[in-house]
Amino acid sequence: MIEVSHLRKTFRVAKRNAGFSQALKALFHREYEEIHALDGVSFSIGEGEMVGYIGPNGAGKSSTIKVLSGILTPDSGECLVDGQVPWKDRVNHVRQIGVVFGQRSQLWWDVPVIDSFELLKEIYAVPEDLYRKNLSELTELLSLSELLRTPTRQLSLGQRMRCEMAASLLHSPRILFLDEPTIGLDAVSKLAVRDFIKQLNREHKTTVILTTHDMQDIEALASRVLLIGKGRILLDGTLEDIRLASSGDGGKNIDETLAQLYKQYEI
Ligand SMILES: Nc1ncnc2c1ncn2[C@@H]1O[C@H](COP(=O)(O)OP(=O)(O)OP(=O)(O)O)[C@@H](O)[C@H]1O
Repeated sequence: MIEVSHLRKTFRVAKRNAGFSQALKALFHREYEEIHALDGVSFSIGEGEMVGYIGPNGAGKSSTIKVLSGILTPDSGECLVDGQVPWKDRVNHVRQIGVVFGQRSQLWWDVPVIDSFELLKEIYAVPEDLYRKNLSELTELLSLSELLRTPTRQLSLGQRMRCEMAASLLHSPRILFLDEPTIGLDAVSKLAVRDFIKQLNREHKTTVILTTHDMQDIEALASRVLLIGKGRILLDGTLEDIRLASSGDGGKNIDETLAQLYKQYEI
């Protein structure tokens, strides 16, 4: 379903030193540095799998999700998602995928949620009967009925995240990319989002890739984990493999295990 091989993406960013004189100097002589966000990433994911994509800040997780969803074009490497190259076949590609970025909204800020849903229906050209069916199923599963008439800006983070989930699924995508979907949520909202993702995967066989720093998300959802650091895949296995790879793991909780592993890999 998803085949990624040797993906590379380098960003060239201007170096900035502190201070007025340095800023003035930079006006005439700008220095750049290269950041290897993706440094040869390869993996494959089968239909219906639920995979956790983890790694420290700046490891390359969001960059990978952006490439997979067609937002970012890599410098080199190959990527096929459901037989299509994301950044080339964008129109067909977006019909197959749903994307939720926990830190960004796909809903229009000032209009009621239902208006955003209607707009997405038009954008994705979702047939009316499919839209009605999905809307009623998602409204029920995510308890949205009280929220649909509310403008997005008036929603709490937890309420908005449930609406974001629904928005990403109105067109019945076969693959769902979730970038930190539980960030900032309270315990009840986190459980609701996790339960929903589990049910979606179980009943619709939706393939899910989930990036998160919350290891309870991973424990609850992902039977397989990909660990990325400094733009490279360092481990592909189960949570148990993560524990085994972390040296001296006796009695550590999962966050301590992971911190130890990051130290071992120097990432
Ligand atoms: N548009 C950009 N321009 C310059 N550098 C970028 C850009 N996007 C990402 N980077 C850099 O690429 C590296 C990987 O970033 P990315 O957002 O993929 O990491 P991440 O694993 O998602 O991190 P986090 O857990 O903090 O969200 C970082 O060093 C980041 O600063």
